[in-house]
Amino acid sequence: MISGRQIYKAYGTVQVLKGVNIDINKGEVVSIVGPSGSGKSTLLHILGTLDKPDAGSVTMNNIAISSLTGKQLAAFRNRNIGFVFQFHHLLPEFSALENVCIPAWLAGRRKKEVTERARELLAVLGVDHRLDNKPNELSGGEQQRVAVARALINQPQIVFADEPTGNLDTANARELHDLFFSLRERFLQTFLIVTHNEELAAISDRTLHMKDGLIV
Ligand SMILES: Nc1ncnc2c1ncn2[C@@H]1O[C@H](COP(=O)(O)OP(=O)(O)OP(=O)(O)O)[C@@H](O)[C@H]1O
Repeated sequence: MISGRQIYKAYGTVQVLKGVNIDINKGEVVSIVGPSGSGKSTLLHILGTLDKPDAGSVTMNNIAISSLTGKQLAAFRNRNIGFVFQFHHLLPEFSALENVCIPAWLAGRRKKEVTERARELLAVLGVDHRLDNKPNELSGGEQQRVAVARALINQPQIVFADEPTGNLDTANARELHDLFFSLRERFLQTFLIVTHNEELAAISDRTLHMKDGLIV
C-alpha cells in the first residue's frame, strides 16, 4: 500500500536516515519504536509527504508520491493521508465539529455530506456530546479523539500518528489504542504509529525497530 525504498535524509552534517526500506499493507496497524534521535519522526514525515527525502522514493498504491510537488502534493496529502500528533493542533477558535470538517471543506467536498460524516465519526469516537465545544473546553483525551476524527474525515489511505498517546494518561492512552483497532476493524483503516508506549507497540500487528537511521 505504501512503500519507502532506500530513503536517505540528512540535516546539515547529521545523516538521520541511512537507506530505509519499509512496506505497510492495507489494514495493518504498525508501530515504529526506537531510541530518541534514531529518525522515527523524520521517517514518518517523509512517508507522510511533510518532508522530502534527499534520496530514495515513496510510493502509495503505485503513485510516486515523493516526486509530487506544489498543489498536486497538497491535494494528494489532503485526500490520502491523515495525521495525528502528540499535541493535537486543533484550531482554538473553531468547534470540535468544525475542526473535523475543515480538511474536507478544503478538499471542496459538499458541506452537508461532510457534516454528516463528521458527526458519525465523532459518535464512533465517543465525543458526539461535545460537537459545539471549542478545544480548550475538552479534556486531553477528548481533544485527541477529535484530532483522530479530523485525520479520518477524508477517508485517508493511511493515518500517520506521531506519539499520539504521549500527552495522555494511561486510561486515555488505552482508549485511544482500542480506538485505532476498532477503526481498523470497521474501516480497514491503516495506521503507522511512532510510539514510546510499549503497550501500544506490543499489541500492534507489527513493530518496526529503528536504530541509527535504519530499521533493524
Ligand atoms: N528539522 C530539523 N533540523 C535539524 N535537525 C533535525 C530536524 N529534525 C530532526 N533533526 C535531527 O534528526 C535526528 C532524528 O530526529 P527524529 O525526530 O527523527 O528522531 P526520533 O527518533 O523521532 O526521536 P524522538 O523519539 O526523540 O522523537 C535528531 O538528531 C534531530 O535532532
